[in-house]
Amino acid sequence: MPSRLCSTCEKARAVLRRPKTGELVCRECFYYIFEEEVHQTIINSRLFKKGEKVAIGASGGKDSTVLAHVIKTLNDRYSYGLDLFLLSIDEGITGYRDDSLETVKRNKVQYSLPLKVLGYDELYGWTMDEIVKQVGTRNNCTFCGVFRRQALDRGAAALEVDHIITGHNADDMAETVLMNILRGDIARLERCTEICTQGPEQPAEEDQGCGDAQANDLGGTGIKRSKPFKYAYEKEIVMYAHYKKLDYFSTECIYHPNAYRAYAREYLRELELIRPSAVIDIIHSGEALCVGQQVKRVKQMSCKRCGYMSSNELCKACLLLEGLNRGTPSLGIHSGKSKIAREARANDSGPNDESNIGRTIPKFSRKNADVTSSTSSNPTANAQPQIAISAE
Ligand SMILES: Nc1ncnc2c1ncn2[C@@H]1O[C@H](COP(=O)(O)OP(=O)(O)OP(=O)(O)O)[C@@H](O)[C@H]1O
Repeated sequence: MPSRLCSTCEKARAVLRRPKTGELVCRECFYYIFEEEVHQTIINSRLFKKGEKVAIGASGGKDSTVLAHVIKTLNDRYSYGLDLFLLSIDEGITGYRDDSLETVKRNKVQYSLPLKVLGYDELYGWTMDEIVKQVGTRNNCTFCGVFRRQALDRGAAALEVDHIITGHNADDMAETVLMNILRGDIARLERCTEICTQGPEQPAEEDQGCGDAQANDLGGTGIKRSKPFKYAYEKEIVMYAHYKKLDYFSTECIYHPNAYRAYAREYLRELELIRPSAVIDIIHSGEALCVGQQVKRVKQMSCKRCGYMSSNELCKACLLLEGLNRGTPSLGIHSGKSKIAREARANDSGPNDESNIGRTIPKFSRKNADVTSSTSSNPTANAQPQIAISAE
């Protein structure tokens, strides 16, 4: 790059071109602009309340590591008054999540934030390694995404936080808009650009894509879930992490390659080559969409089995688990109209029927969680034994 001055401070030498705007900026100005844009997103959408307890969904990857860093910085700079926690879900993917969790453990020390780790094995009685052995790599992302969403809610309940923030970025959101358009999924299209969601969102029947603890997933407890990086470009997040030398884990999930999302991502990359503003344009298009009254909206109810919010009598997590436990995992992937769903509903005795949960009835007692009886009015607490906080 020729030696040019930063277009913002007009003093320092520009060292990078912002992918989002094409501006040439110096390092310090880039950090500041990036952080300020996130701050503006937070202010404009009134994302936080003073004193709020907020869990940062921390995977150890670039997005959530930068999120933790930036939110902590802004919390100090603008006195948001947030009580921040790191919350990690261990899906049980050997050679991937175990390594990335080591990064989160270091982040815990680097950012002086308490960390809670919760595993699929203790919640569901299955690790993703075991699930993939059963279901193969074609639909495994559906299990992972649906279970992660509920696991994050349970972790949040354990930490007694009422707000989870995730590192979903502008590229993720544009991909979701595209996926919903390609599926003709108008009801989800209406909500997928919201910065903050609460309550159930019915997943599509096919693969949700990895890490899709975002707008297309199901389940919920009424816990608020937000994406402060909604307008942050993935390339700028990577630049921020790189120049700031943040400690993050950069390997792709070993089970990821077959996700439908990967095709949307590829398509988006091609669109960006022709039109660099494609990402933000797609998000704005999604935000401006007005869906007609004739489009069927997602219903809200509690899962008959676990008590989590659901758009069907049984939530997707319970259906998937039922399929796994019966040794017929593909049945759980299809909708609530399937035979397994009907049978499961018929056999159910209600939210507190523990025999329904997990292959080996998870008692929330393994690893870092202890069982205490639930007295909370929180729907999560009513659905499952309470997990005592044991921030690592
Ligand atoms: N195992 C996990 N534990 C806690 N939060 C998670 C986990 N996996 C994903 N998340 C949250 O969901 C967000 C999106 O995850 P996804 O895997 O789609 O994205 P990613 O682009 O790889 O994100 P990251 O770079 O943070 O890993 C993450 O930024 C994080 O906030």
